[in-house]
Amino acid sequence: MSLRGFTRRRLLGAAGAGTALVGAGVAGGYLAGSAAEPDPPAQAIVPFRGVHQAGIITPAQDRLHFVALDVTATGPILRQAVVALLKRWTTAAERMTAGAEAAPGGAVNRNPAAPPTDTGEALDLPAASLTLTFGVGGSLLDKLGIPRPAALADLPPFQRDQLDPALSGGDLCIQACADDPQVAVHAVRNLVRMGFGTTAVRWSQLGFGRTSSTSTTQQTHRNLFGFKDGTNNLKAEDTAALDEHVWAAPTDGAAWMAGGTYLVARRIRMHVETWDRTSLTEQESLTGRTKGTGAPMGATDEFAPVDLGSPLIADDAHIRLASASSLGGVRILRRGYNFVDGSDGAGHLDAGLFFLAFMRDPQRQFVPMQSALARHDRMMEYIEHTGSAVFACPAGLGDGAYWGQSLLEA
Ligand SMILES: C=CC1=C(C)c2cc3[nH]c(cc4nc(cc5[nH]c(cc1n2)c(C)c5CCC(=O)O)C(CCC(=O)O)=C4C)c(C)c3C=C
Ligand SMILES: [Fe+2]
Repeated sequence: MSLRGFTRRRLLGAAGAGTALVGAGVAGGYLAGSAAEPDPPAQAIVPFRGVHQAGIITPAQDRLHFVALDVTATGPILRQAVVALLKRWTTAAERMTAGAEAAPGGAVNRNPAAPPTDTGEALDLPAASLTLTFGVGGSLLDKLGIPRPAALADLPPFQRDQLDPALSGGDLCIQACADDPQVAVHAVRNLVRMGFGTTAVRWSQLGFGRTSSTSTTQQTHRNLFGFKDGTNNLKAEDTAALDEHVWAAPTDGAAWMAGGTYLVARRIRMHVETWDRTSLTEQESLTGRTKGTGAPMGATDEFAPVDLGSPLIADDAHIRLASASSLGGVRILRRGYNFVDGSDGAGHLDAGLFFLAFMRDPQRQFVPMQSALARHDRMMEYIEHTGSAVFACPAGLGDGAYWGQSLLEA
């Protein structure tokens, strides 16, 4: 069976081809059938090309593998090497998101005397809603001698930051999201492999249990503090709000970013052992929402409007400080994941939230929000920001275009 000319890794089941969601209505995402959305079928395919990159307003999948890379090529061949790699990556990414192997021939059907062109661990697995989202760090623009858009300036230091340079920054990033962890890991591994000689992995992060819903068709999942996370998020269906807060406009200053967005990634360690010794009253008070239903304090319904006039929502509650009304109308699209990276050798889990958020201008949106949280949020007693990066994610690709083309052929 073929899709856009690719041989699929696995034949679809009886419902397969009919549920392949190519070309569905939500740009960069699949169209859910009803309000009470069942889990997406494992075979679901999210279109790779579109107005916006997939993996931003696509209904958040369950698993993440995120990688930040540095470009190791230097000198006069730098630009040419980057263009060549981005073309190869685009071809492979489009194939893998359609459920095909990274390259023709793949794991077993090529010259047995040569290394296979696909690493093989996703053989037999369906596409699982895989999306691959690509971003460029300000450091790469510096290396290429291209001026950074103001929105891509480095973030300022925030109070209580404990950033590890080995978990921060990067010239390029790839966000792989899927409903099967092995599909996401396979995609990143194959792209990393193709980059040998031009790029090297700087840091990477696995995530599970999406902590944000990005569509009204999705239920809200819970973070590792046990609270529903993503209730008051921007949603794919609110296109006017996305235009205002997420998508860069041609008039924003960098023509090559029109229709794109900026990604802020923060690795946030959560001190779950301390949290687990904290009373429910305190947990709810500092969040500003109840733990059971996720309703704002004083309400019973998760989606009840937040009454910031209510004394039940403390001055230092997380949702008050992060709210649009406290920040002059600023909003962001959150798309983060839980993580547990083993333990720290001192009897504590190295667990937390890999915070990912898309926005039109991090300087105008993330900076004031994080400044307020870092200074006043009572939740800061339980968390620590250990990694940080910002990437420019250009618009989606038309037929034949490659990742980064709007930047490199401007
Ligand atoms: C700078 C932006 C934000 C960081 C960093 C952040 C970290 C963080 N958040 C939670 C848990 C919850 N956050 C919730 C809401 C919420 N958080 C942010 C921003 C950041 N959070 C915003 C903009 C909002 C929405 C505010 C509003 O207008 O209501 C919630 C409530 C549920 C929800 O609406 O999503 C929880 C719970 C953790 C644990 C965390 C760091 C580890
Ligand atoms: Fe939050």
